[in-house]
Amino acid sequence: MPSILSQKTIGFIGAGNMAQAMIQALRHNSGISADQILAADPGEHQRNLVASKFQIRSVTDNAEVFDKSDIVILAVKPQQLPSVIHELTQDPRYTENRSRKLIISIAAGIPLPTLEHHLTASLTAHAKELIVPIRIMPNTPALVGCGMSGLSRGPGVRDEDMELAMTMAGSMGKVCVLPETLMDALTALSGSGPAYLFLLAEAMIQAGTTLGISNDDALTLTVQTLKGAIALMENGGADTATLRQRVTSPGGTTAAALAILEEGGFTDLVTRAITAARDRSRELSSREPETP
Ligand SMILES: NC(=O)C1=CN([C@@H]2O[C@H](COP(=O)(O)OP(=O)(O)OC[C@H]3O[C@@H](n4cnc5c(N)ncnc54)[C@H](O)[C@@H]3O)[C@@H](O)[C@H]2O)C=CC1
Ligand SMILES: O=C(O)[C@@H]1CCC=N1
Repeated sequence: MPSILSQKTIGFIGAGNMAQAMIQALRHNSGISADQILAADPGEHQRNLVASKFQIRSVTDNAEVFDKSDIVILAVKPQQLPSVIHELTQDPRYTENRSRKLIISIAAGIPLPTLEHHLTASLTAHAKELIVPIRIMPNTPALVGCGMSGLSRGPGVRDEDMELAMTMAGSMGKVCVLPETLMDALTALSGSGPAYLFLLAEAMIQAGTTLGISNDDALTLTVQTLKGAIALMENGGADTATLRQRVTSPGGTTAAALAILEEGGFTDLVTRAITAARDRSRELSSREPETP
Protein backbone atom coordinates (compact mmCIF):
# COMPACT_ATOMS: atom_id res chain seq x y z
CA MET A 1 0.00 0.00 0.00
CA PRO A 2 1.49 3.41 -0.88
CA SER A 3 2.42 5.47 2.17
CA ILE A 4 0.88 8.91 2.69
CA LEU A 5 4.49 10.09 2.65
CA SER A 6 5.05 8.85 -0.89
CA GLN A 7 4.02 12.16 -2.48
CA LYS A 8 5.73 14.36 0.11
CA THR A 9 9.03 16.15 0.12
CA ILE A 10 10.83 16.19 3.45
CA GLY A 11 13.42 18.85 4.23
CA PHE A 12 15.92 18.90 7.08
CA ILE A 13 17.29 22.15 8.46
CA GLY A 14 20.42 20.88 10.18
CA ALA A 15 22.01 17.64 9.00
CA GLY A 16 23.73 16.41 12.16
CA ASN A 17 23.42 13.20 14.17
CA MET A 18 19.68 13.12 14.74
CA ALA A 19 18.82 14.28 11.21
CA GLN A 20 20.97 11.49 9.80
CA ALA A 21 19.27 8.88 11.98
CA MET A 22 15.89 10.14 10.76
CA ILE A 23 16.95 10.20 7.11
CA GLN A 24 18.23 6.65 7.41
CA ALA A 25 14.90 5.54 8.93
CA LEU A 26 12.86 7.34 6.28
CA ARG A 27 14.94 5.91 3.44
CA HIS A 28 14.80 2.36 4.73
CA ASN A 29 11.44 2.03 6.48
CA SER A 30 9.10 4.38 4.61
CA GLY A 31 9.99 3.74 1.00
CA ILE A 32 10.89 7.41 0.66
CA SER A 33 13.18 7.97 -2.31
CA ALA A 34 16.36 10.03 -2.14
CA ASP A 35 14.87 12.77 -4.34
CA GLN A 36 12.09 13.33 -1.79
CA ILE A 37 14.61 14.41 0.86
CA LEU A 38 16.60 17.63 1.01
CA ALA A 39 18.90 18.95 3.74
CA ALA A 40 20.48 22.29 4.61
CA ASP A 41 23.53 22.71 6.79
CA PRO A 42 26.23 25.40 6.92
CA GLY A 43 28.89 22.72 7.48
CA GLU A 44 30.50 21.48 4.27
CA HIS A 45 31.49 18.24 5.94
CA GLN A 46 27.88 17.53 7.01
CA ARG A 47 26.52 18.42 3.57
CA ASN A 48 28.98 16.13 1.80
CA LEU A 49 28.38 13.38 4.32
CA VAL A 50 24.58 13.27 3.92
CA ALA A 51 24.85 13.68 0.15
CA SER A 52 27.17 10.69 -0.19
CA LYS A 53 25.57 8.53 2.52
CA PHE A 54 21.94 8.94 1.43
CA GLN A 55 22.27 10.26 -2.17
CA ILE A 56 20.16 13.27 -1.19
CA ARG A 57 20.65 16.89 -2.23
CA SER A 58 22.25 19.09 0.43
CA VAL A 59 22.41 22.87 0.33
CA THR A 60 23.36 25.86 2.49
CA ASP A 61 20.08 27.73 2.07
CA ASN A 62 17.53 26.97 4.81
CA ALA A 63 14.80 28.92 3.00
CA GLU A 64 15.27 26.75 -0.10
CA VAL A 65 14.62 23.66 2.01
CA PHE A 66 11.52 25.30 3.47
CA ASP A 67 10.31 26.37 0.03
CA LYS A 68 10.72 22.92 -1.55
CA SER A 69 9.38 20.78 1.30
CA ASP A 70 5.94 19.70 2.51
CA ILE A 71 7.41 18.62 5.83
CA VAL A 72 10.26 20.66 7.32
CA ILE A 73 12.27 19.17 10.17
CA LEU A 74 14.06 21.68 12.39
CA ALA A 75 17.08 19.61 13.46
CA VAL A 76 19.50 22.21 14.81
CA LYS A 77 20.56 22.53 18.43
CA PRO A 78 18.03 24.22 20.75
CA GLN A 79 20.43 27.15 21.23
CA GLN A 80 20.58 27.66 17.46
CA LEU A 81 16.85 27.36 16.86
CA PRO A 82 15.78 30.97 17.65
CA SER A 83 18.28 32.47 15.20
CA VAL A 84 17.51 29.84 12.54
CA ILE A 85 13.78 30.57 12.81
CA HIS A 86 14.35 34.32 12.88
CA GLU A 87 16.42 34.20 9.68
CA LEU A 88 14.00 31.84 7.96
CA THR A 89 10.92 33.88 8.77
CA GLN A 90 12.50 37.01 7.26
CA ASP A 91 12.91 35.32 3.87
CA PRO A 92 10.29 36.14 1.19
CA ARG A 93 10.05 32.42 0.37
CA TYR A 94 8.71 32.01 3.92
CA THR A 95 6.45 35.03 4.13
CA GLU A 96 5.04 34.40 0.64
CA ASN A 97 4.51 30.67 1.21
CA ARG A 98 1.33 29.40 -0.47
CA SER A 99 1.17 25.78 0.63
CA ARG A 100 0.36 24.04 3.91
CA LYS A 101 3.53 22.76 5.60
CA LEU A 102 4.23 20.73 8.71
CA ILE A 103 7.11 22.27 10.63
CA ILE A 104 8.45 19.61 12.97
CA SER A 105 10.88 20.65 15.67
CA ILE A 106 12.97 17.92 17.26
CA ALA A 107 14.84 20.38 19.49
CA ALA A 108 14.98 19.53 23.18
CA GLY A 109 13.30 21.95 25.52
CA ILE A 110 11.63 24.33 23.08
CA PRO A 111 7.89 24.22 23.89
CA LEU A 112 5.31 24.08 21.15
CA PRO A 113 3.70 27.47 22.00
CA THR A 114 7.15 29.15 21.78
CA LEU A 115 7.82 27.42 18.49
CA GLU A 116 4.43 28.41 17.13
CA HIS A 117 4.87 32.02 18.23
CA HIS A 118 8.25 32.40 16.53
CA LEU A 119 7.15 30.64 13.35
CA THR A 120 3.98 32.65 12.89
CA ALA A 121 4.53 36.07 14.54
CA SER A 122 5.46 37.77 11.26
CA LEU A 123 2.67 36.17 9.19
CA THR A 124 -0.81 37.29 8.15
CA ALA A 125 -3.77 35.31 9.57
CA HIS A 126 -4.13 33.39 6.29
CA ALA A 127 -0.41 32.60 6.04
CA LYS A 128 -0.42 31.42 9.68
CA GLU A 129 -2.93 28.71 8.82
CA LEU A 130 -0.47 27.22 6.34
CA ILE A 131 2.21 26.72 9.00
CA VAL A 132 1.56 23.68 11.20
CA PRO A 133 4.06 23.40 14.08
CA ILE A 134 4.50 19.96 15.63
CA ARG A 135 7.04 18.80 18.15
CA ILE A 136 8.63 15.36 17.95
CA MET A 137 11.27 14.09 20.36
CA PRO A 138 13.00 11.12 18.69
CA ASN A 139 16.07 9.16 19.79
CA THR A 140 19.11 7.85 17.95
CA PRO A 141 18.02 4.16 17.75
CA ALA A 142 15.87 5.53 14.89
CA LEU A 143 19.01 4.80 12.88
CA VAL A 144 18.23 1.08 13.12
CA GLY A 145 14.42 1.40 13.09
CA CYS A 146 14.18 0.91 16.88
CA GLY A 147 13.54 4.52 17.80
CA MET A 148 11.14 5.84 20.42
CA SER A 149 9.53 9.18 19.62
CA GLY A 150 7.27 11.42 21.63
CA LEU A 151 4.89 13.65 19.76
CA SER A 152 2.89 16.60 21.05
CA ARG A 153 0.00 17.98 19.08
CA GLY A 154 -0.62 21.69 19.11
CA PRO A 155 -3.90 23.52 18.54
CA GLY A 156 -4.90 23.81 14.89
CA VAL A 157 -3.27 20.53 13.95
CA ARG A 158 -5.73 18.62 11.74
CA ASP A 159 -6.19 14.86 11.81
CA GLU A 160 -4.50 14.55 8.40
CA ASP A 161 -1.49 16.54 9.72
CA MET A 162 -1.31 14.17 12.70
CA GLU A 163 -1.47 11.16 10.40
CA LEU A 164 1.47 12.50 8.40
CA ALA A 165 3.51 13.27 11.52
CA MET A 166 2.67 9.88 13.07
CA THR A 167 3.65 8.08 9.86
CA MET A 168 6.92 9.97 9.76
CA ALA A 169 7.72 9.28 13.41
CA GLY A 170 6.51 5.68 12.94
CA SER A 171 9.18 5.09 10.29
CA MET A 172 11.75 5.47 13.10
CA GLY A 173 10.13 3.00 15.51
CA LYS A 174 7.44 3.46 18.16
CA VAL A 175 5.53 6.69 18.79
CA CYS A 176 3.88 7.97 21.96
CA VAL A 177 1.59 11.01 21.88
CA LEU A 178 1.91 13.05 25.06
CA PRO A 179 0.70 16.44 26.27
CA GLU A 180 3.21 19.22 25.73
CA THR A 181 3.69 19.55 29.51
CA LEU A 182 5.32 16.09 29.61
CA MET A 183 7.69 16.55 26.68
CA ASP A 184 10.61 17.58 28.92
CA ALA A 185 10.13 14.43 31.00
CA LEU A 186 9.87 12.29 27.86
CA THR A 187 13.04 13.92 26.51
CA ALA A 188 14.82 12.95 29.74
CA LEU A 189 13.56 9.36 29.62
CA SER A 190 13.64 8.30 25.98
CA GLY A 191 15.43 11.13 24.12
CA SER A 192 18.52 10.97 26.32
CA GLY A 193 17.82 7.39 27.46
CA PRO A 194 20.07 5.53 24.99
CA ALA A 195 23.07 7.28 26.57
CA TYR A 196 22.22 5.79 30.00
CA LEU A 197 22.29 2.28 28.54
CA PHE A 198 25.54 2.99 26.69
CA LEU A 199 27.13 4.17 29.95
CA LEU A 200 25.93 1.03 31.73
CA ALA A 201 27.31 -1.08 28.86
CA GLU A 202 30.66 0.75 29.00
CA ALA A 203 30.85 0.14 32.75
CA MET A 204 30.00 -3.57 32.32
CA ILE A 205 32.63 -3.99 29.60
CA GLN A 206 35.21 -2.21 31.74
CA ALA A 207 34.35 -4.42 34.71
CA GLY A 208 34.70 -7.52 32.52
CA THR A 209 38.15 -6.49 31.30
CA THR A 210 39.21 -5.61 34.85
CA LEU A 211 38.32 -9.17 35.78
CA GLY A 212 40.50 -10.59 32.98
CA ILE A 213 38.04 -11.05 30.08
CA SER A 214 39.24 -9.73 26.70
CA ASN A 215 37.63 -6.50 25.45
CA ASP A 216 36.04 -8.32 22.47
CA ASP A 217 34.56 -11.04 24.65
CA ALA A 218 33.36 -8.48 27.24
CA LEU A 219 31.64 -6.56 24.44
CA THR A 220 29.88 -9.68 23.11
CA LEU A 221 28.87 -10.80 26.61
CA THR A 222 27.51 -7.34 27.49
CA VAL A 223 25.62 -6.67 24.23
CA GLN A 224 23.95 -10.08 24.15
CA THR A 225 23.09 -9.86 27.86
CA LEU A 226 21.43 -6.45 27.45
CA LYS A 227 19.65 -7.63 24.30
CA GLY A 228 18.41 -10.78 26.04
CA ALA A 229 17.23 -8.83 29.09
CA ILE A 230 15.30 -6.40 26.89
CA ALA A 231 13.78 -9.29 24.91
CA LEU A 232 12.59 -10.75 28.23
CA MET A 233 11.13 -7.38 29.24
CA GLU A 234 9.19 -7.40 25.98
CA ASN A 235 8.25 -11.07 25.75
CA GLY A 236 9.04 -12.69 29.08
CA GLY A 237 5.49 -12.50 30.43
CA ALA A 238 6.53 -10.88 33.71
CA ASP A 239 7.25 -7.42 35.06
CA THR A 240 10.83 -6.23 35.46
CA ALA A 241 10.89 -6.73 39.25
CA THR A 242 9.84 -10.39 38.79
CA LEU A 243 12.39 -10.89 36.02
CA ARG A 244 15.08 -9.44 38.30
CA GLN A 245 14.04 -11.74 41.18
CA ARG A 246 14.29 -14.77 38.85
CA VAL A 247 17.96 -13.96 38.23
CA THR A 248 18.69 -13.32 41.89
CA SER A 249 19.25 -16.57 43.79
CA PRO A 250 19.14 -15.97 47.56
CA GLY A 251 22.69 -15.64 48.84
CA GLY A 252 24.02 -15.94 45.28
CA THR A 253 26.16 -13.86 42.91
CA THR A 254 23.48 -11.46 41.64
CA ALA A 255 22.42 -10.61 45.20
CA ALA A 256 26.04 -9.70 45.96
CA ALA A 257 26.15 -7.32 42.97
CA LEU A 258 22.72 -5.75 43.60
CA ALA A 259 23.64 -5.09 47.24
CA ILE A 260 26.58 -2.97 46.07
CA LEU A 261 24.38 -1.10 43.56
CA GLU A 262 21.76 -0.38 46.22
CA GLU A 263 24.42 0.63 48.72
CA GLY A 264 25.58 3.20 46.14
CA GLY A 265 22.00 4.49 45.82
CA PHE A 266 21.54 3.21 42.25
CA THR A 267 17.76 3.68 41.98
CA ASP A 268 17.87 7.12 43.56
CA LEU A 269 20.81 8.08 41.36
CA VAL A 270 18.90 7.15 38.18
CA THR A 271 15.88 9.17 39.33
CA ARG A 272 18.12 12.15 40.09
CA ALA A 273 19.86 11.84 36.71
CA ILE A 274 16.60 11.72 34.74
CA THR A 275 15.19 14.61 36.77
CA ALA A 276 18.33 16.64 35.98
CA ALA A 277 17.81 15.93 32.27
CA ARG A 278 14.16 17.00 32.56
CA ASP A 279 15.20 20.22 34.33
CA ARG A 280 17.89 20.92 31.73
CA SER A 281 15.28 20.51 29.01
CA ARG A 282 13.14 23.13 30.78
CA GLU A 283 16.12 25.49 31.02
CA LEU A 284 16.87 25.19 27.31
CA SER A 285 13.69 27.09 26.49
CA SER A 286 15.11 30.20 28.12
CA ARG A 287 17.10 31.13 25.00
CA GLU A 288 20.64 30.77 26.17
CA PRO A 289 23.51 32.14 24.13
CA GLU A 290 25.01 29.55 21.78
CA THR A 291 27.78 27.42 23.21
CA PRO A 292 30.48 26.05 20.91
N1 LIG B 1 21.31 13.51 19.33
C1 LIG B 1 20.21 13.00 19.93
O1 LIG B 1 20.23 11.90 20.50
C2 LIG B 1 18.93 13.76 19.89
C3 LIG B 1 18.89 15.08 19.50
N2 LIG B 1 17.70 15.76 19.50
C4 LIG B 1 17.65 17.15 19.08
O2 LIG B 1 18.05 17.20 17.74
C5 LIG B 1 18.66 18.45 17.47
C6 LIG B 1 19.97 18.22 16.75
O3 LIG B 1 20.80 17.47 17.60
P1 LIG B 1 22.05 16.67 17.02
O4 LIG B 1 21.70 16.13 15.68
O5 LIG B 1 22.49 15.75 18.08
O6 LIG B 1 23.10 17.86 16.86
P2 LIG B 1 24.24 18.03 15.77
O7 LIG B 1 25.17 19.06 16.30
O8 LIG B 1 24.81 16.70 15.41
O9 LIG B 1 23.47 18.63 14.50
C7 LIG B 1 23.07 19.95 14.38
C8 LIG B 1 23.38 20.40 12.95
O10 LIG B 1 22.85 21.70 12.75
C9 LIG B 1 23.72 22.38 11.87
N3 LIG B 1 23.49 23.81 11.94
C10 LIG B 1 24.06 24.74 12.74
N4 LIG B 1 23.61 25.98 12.46
C11 LIG B 1 22.70 25.83 11.44
C12 LIG B 1 21.93 26.74 10.69
N5 LIG B 1 21.96 28.05 10.94
N6 LIG B 1 21.15 26.25 9.72
C13 LIG B 1 21.12 24.92 9.44
N7 LIG B 1 21.85 24.01 10.13
C14 LIG B 1 22.64 24.45 11.11
C15 LIG B 1 25.10 21.97 12.37
O11 LIG B 1 26.12 22.23 11.39
C16 LIG B 1 24.89 20.50 12.67
O12 LIG B 1 25.22 19.69 11.55
C17 LIG B 1 18.83 19.15 18.80
O13 LIG B 1 17.90 20.19 18.92
C18 LIG B 1 18.59 18.07 19.83
O14 LIG B 1 17.97 18.59 20.99
C19 LIG B 1 16.51 15.15 19.81
C20 LIG B 1 16.50 13.85 20.19
C21 LIG B 1 17.70 13.05 20.31
O1 LIG C 1 21.35 15.75 24.86
C1 LIG C 1 20.47 16.41 24.29
O2 LIG C 1 20.21 17.58 24.64
C2 LIG C 1 19.68 15.78 23.16
C3 LIG C 1 18.21 15.76 23.43
C4 LIG C 1 17.87 14.34 23.72
C5 LIG C 1 19.08 13.61 23.38
N1 LIG C 1 20.04 14.39 23.02
